[in-house]
Amino acid sequence: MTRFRTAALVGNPNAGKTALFNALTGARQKIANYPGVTVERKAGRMIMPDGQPIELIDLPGSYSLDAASPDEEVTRQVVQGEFPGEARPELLVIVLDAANLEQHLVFAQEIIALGVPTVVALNMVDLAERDGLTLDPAALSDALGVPVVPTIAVRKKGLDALAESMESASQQDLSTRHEVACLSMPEQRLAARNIAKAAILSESRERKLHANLDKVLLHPWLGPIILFALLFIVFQAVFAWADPLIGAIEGLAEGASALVTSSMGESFVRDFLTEGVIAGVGSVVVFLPQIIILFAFILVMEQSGYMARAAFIMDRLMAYVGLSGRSFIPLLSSFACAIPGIMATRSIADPKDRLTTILIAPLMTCSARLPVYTVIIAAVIPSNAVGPGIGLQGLVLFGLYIAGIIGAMLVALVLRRTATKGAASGFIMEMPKYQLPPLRDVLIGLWQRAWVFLRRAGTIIFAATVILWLLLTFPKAEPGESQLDASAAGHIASFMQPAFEPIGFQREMTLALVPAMAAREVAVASLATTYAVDSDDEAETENALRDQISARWSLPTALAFLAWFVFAPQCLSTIAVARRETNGWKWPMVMVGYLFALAYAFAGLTYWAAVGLGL
Ligand SMILES: Nc1nc2c(ncn2[C@@H]2O[C@H](COP(=O)(O)OP(=O)(O)OP(=O)(O)O)[C@@H](O)[C@H]2O)c(=O)[nH]1
Ligand SMILES: [Mg+2]
Repeated sequence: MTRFRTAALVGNPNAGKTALFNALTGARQKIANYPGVTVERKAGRMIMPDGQPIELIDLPGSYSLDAASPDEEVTRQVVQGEFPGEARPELLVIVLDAANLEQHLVFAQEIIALGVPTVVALNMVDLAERDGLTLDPAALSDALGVPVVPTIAVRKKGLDALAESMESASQQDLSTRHEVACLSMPEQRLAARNIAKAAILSESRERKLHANLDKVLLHPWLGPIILFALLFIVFQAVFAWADPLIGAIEGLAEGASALVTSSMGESFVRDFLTEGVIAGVGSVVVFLPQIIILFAFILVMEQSGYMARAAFIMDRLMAYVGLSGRSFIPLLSSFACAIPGIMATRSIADPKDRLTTILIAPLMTCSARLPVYTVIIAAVIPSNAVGPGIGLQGLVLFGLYIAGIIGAMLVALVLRRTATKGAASGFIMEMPKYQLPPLRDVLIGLWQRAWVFLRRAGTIIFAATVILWLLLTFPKAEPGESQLDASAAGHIASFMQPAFEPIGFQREMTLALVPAMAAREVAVASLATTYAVDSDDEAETENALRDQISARWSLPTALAFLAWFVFAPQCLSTIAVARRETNGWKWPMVMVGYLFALAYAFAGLTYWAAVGLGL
């Protein structure tokens, strides 16, 4: 005695509606593990327990009846009987994801309030169980006022019970329904939470802990504060923890230099080893501990499941500048290096979103900038504490990273209104589970980063330093003349100097910018080599670069150099990758142009502001 001829499956995206539809009708509609698979209505024939067929309709997933997208609009029209050429379904089957009851109950309540005979399929109970969640269908049924049947669509479990329940739904007494139509959205959410609570018999401690963690970490304003605080701690640690290790490696380098000096006679080779290899390349290698500490934090955040949450938090903030959370992971990778960052933008579907992300990726402070920042900060910023456990040096480093991020956001804002104009695309992402980061994975990740860094030191940085050392060493100075003035490099620097004089740069700084195009760290190697060649006294050669800078640079000059490196596109490989990923020279040229302009402007502003303040 089937009374119904039509029924429709409704529910949130990814609840398993289509899986259930296929199981009930024998159809083969596409199912997949992400929201938004079904985008139009599909009908099939379902045989009821009494042998009579009914028409079953599979609908696109939806979050509410206030349709936001075209597929949601289809769902709204069908359940409200407004779909052209189709009668309103006589029975609604709400499909709930048992593992995400609270979210799914919001829309379910809205459907129940329509006052149409309704049955609930409590789907994916297998996943809920795996997560340590035991549910009480009877309690849920009491709370909702409609029958609830547990199902596992993909294993065809609970289908008979569901069909029975659909058949007897004709006798449903609609007056026992709880009235929710008049509730506001926050009230509906609260009701959903209470109903979900009542239906949960037991929850494993782990699942509860994870849910509570998310409540705090994804909180609208606590979330961003925690993220910010975490990053702050990271940069404090980069300075505080690495310092002793850097000191130790520096000591080794000085020892090696002294050994070479004392064991070899004065010669070209000896100078090459002390001034080029040890002073130059060595000055970069000492920053290995900092790179490792920075990446230890990043890897732990990734492995623990926190990084996806950070992307979610950032999505809201990035929407203000016309970007989505999708850009977050590429931009985050750019903190290691802009090259993998720019390649990771391939996951961004919207071409304008993607182009914007490519153009701002070099503003994320890559690890190559860390040695430059560190050596200058250590030289000119006192290692005072500005608060309990807060060092001034770490604070300045944090500030430089933030300056890059703010710069990137402002540039994105401008780009999205001009060159890459268009609407921002939405972003929905399933959160991965929390876990203790597996030590092995973290160690492998660290080893890879360390290896990349050391390989750079041994190849590109070494090569650039050797070339520079040769240019600094020849032609040889006449007696009384300084070697820097006489050398080829000195002539190049003097030629460029007028352009950089106005922003407070000294000649050796200007000179350092040239080989630093190969890799930013070379700026450090270049300064170290220049000072080593320039000092006539051997003991001075062995001085740490930090001390040399401290003695030779004024504070405004040092700050200007830092500001330059926040923005300057000093990396040929990044430019090459941008060319490959945008298929042409136009956008890389735009990128290089605006970055150099910003670098020059900010270095100048910083210099003159510092001079004006009497620093
Ligand atoms: N373990 C388990 N997986 C399920 C169950 N039901 C569905 N799935 C899986 O959940 C995912 C989503 O299923 P779909 O049927 O595409 O979900 P949908 O509700 O139609 O999603 P939209 O079409 O996007 O609204 C697929 O990977 C299914 O294999 C279930 O009961 N248990
Ligand atoms: Mg579907």
